[in-house]
Amino acid sequence: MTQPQPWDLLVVGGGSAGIVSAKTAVKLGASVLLVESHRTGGDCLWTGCVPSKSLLAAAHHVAHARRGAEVGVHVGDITVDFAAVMAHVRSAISTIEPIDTPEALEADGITVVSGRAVFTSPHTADVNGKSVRFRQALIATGAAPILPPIPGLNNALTSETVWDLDELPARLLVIGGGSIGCELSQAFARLGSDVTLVEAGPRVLPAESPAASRIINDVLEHDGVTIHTGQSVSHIEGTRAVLSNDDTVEFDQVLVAVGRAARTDKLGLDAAGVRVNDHKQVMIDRHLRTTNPRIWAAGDVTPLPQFTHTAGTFGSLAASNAVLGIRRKVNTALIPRVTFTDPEVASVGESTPTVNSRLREHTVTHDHLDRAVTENSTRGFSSLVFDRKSRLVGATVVSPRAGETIGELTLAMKLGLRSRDLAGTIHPYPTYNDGAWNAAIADTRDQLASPAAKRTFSVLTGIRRKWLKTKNKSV
Ligand SMILES: Cc1cc2nc3c(=O)[nH]c(=O)nc-3n(C[C@H](O)[C@H](O)[C@H](O)COP(=O)(O)OP(=O)(O)OC[C@H]3O[C@@H](n4cnc5c(N)ncnc54)[C@H](O)[C@@H]3O)c2cc1C
Ligand SMILES: NC(=O)c1ccc[n+]([C@@H]2O[C@H](COP(=O)([O-])OP(=O)(O)OC[C@H]3O[C@@H](n4cnc5c(N)ncnc54)[C@H](O)[C@@H]3O)[C@@H](O)[C@H]2O)c1
Repeated sequence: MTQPQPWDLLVVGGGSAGIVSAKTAVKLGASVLLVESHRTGGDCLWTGCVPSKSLLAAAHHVAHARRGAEVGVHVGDITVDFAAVMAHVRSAISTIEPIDTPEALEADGITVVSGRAVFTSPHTADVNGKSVRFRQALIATGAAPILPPIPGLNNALTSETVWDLDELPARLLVIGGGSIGCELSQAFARLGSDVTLVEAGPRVLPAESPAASRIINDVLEHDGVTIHTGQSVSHIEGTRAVLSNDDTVEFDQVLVAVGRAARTDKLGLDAAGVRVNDHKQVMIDRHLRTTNPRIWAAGDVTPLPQFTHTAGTFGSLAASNAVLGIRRKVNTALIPRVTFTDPEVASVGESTPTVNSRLREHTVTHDHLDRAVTENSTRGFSSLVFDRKSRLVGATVVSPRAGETIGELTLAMKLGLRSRDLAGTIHPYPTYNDGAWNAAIADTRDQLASPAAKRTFSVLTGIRRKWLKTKNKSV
């Protein structure tokens, strides 16, 4: 860590944002010190995306085995070996981990130090009792689960501790019906827990369109989850939760998933001249610069959407702005998101337009989407939103693997493609992507049926008719 010159970039936090930013900066020729207080890889690898998707994969196997009977395949009794499921979760983590180890990062030219970084001035930080000078720094300390102040809430599981379970809870109470609440409710219900989900908002997945929420609500109930929306837990007495409408829920374990708060405490941000907002998130401008012009921030510690792909992409953007002195801006209109329930809910940009909006929406429900019919998975839809110039400005897809479809639609938005560009692109048959393709075709047909287009076609047809008549006479 000894360095006569200040570090070109000090990266605080070795999760998705910190690792990608350090890799970008070092490739640009900067000297980079990355300080991580716990373990490199961050939440995504250890307690977030990787374990949750691995648990869901096991849970979806159970559901598919059960549903086999619908297509004539009868599977006998299904038993879940929860210890083996958790071994699969740990095995996925250890397979992915090697790319994020300190050794792998050092091999890339990054200096990695294990310890807590605390800013001591606008251009220095304390790391393990040593003062570190930096020309630029990047804050990437992530976020931690919020514990709501519910009287009697003790020993609650969170997304940080649920992975330590070695026994499947018989009765699981999940507080919060956002991405974590829905994904883990479905996973535990399918694995055999009796799950009750309490969501304070009027519907589960409140950030998604009402149609998407409705499907996920129904699917979760079909999986056996009891859902209370518009309710919160007012207090807990032992293993009994009392809801705001006085209903009671008996449970063995409670999992809290009501959002995640930025890790900005005890980071010396005042000394560094870095301001935080009312939610204690690091305030940033469109270039990801904080209120200290030599300090940048990316990932869950900022007010931007909390995803691994945003942490990585914006970490890289912030690092290149810091190291090269360029002014790349974040584009928040182009952030796709996926909730990995079965079916998946994937969306980007604008959702359902309001009545007076200048946007229009085309929705194809999957009850007649051939791939969905062949797989008996018709509960879903593809919905595209277009502006007045027919450019794609938003999409929501609910289907198996909807997350794969949303990448294409995000690229189409980024390139400013119109419905006819999408409609005119041959898509392989039969795929779930046909849903979005058919929505674009429907929009293009509507445009062709407009009075102006009809007039143009009628003129062209008339000219063609006359030309053919003349040609036939001359033959
Ligand atoms: C259950 C769950 C499922 C998720 N699923 C998905 C998903 O499917 N797709 C998706 O895109 N996102 C998902 N997310 C979100 C995703 O995990 C986060 O958005 C992402 O990990 C944020 O990365 P980060 O680098 O900002 O923070 P983190 O990964 O949290 O990294 C921050 C690091 O900083 C370290 N640190 C903190 N303070 C200090 C300090 N003072 N000094 C040094 N180091 C410090 C921490 O130890 C940590 O390693 C999920 C999250 C959860 C909880
Ligand atoms: N698939 C993914 O990409 C994925 C998966 C999991 C998590 N994440 C990220 O992690 C973040 C945090 O996830 P999360 O699910 O904890 O947060 P969230 O913000 O997505 O959802 C929290 C939910 O809890 C509800 N809520 C808040 N207080 C409540 C209370 N007292 N009682 C009952 N309900 C309450 C909210 O209305 C909201 O619906 C997400 O915003 C997302 O960015 C992403």
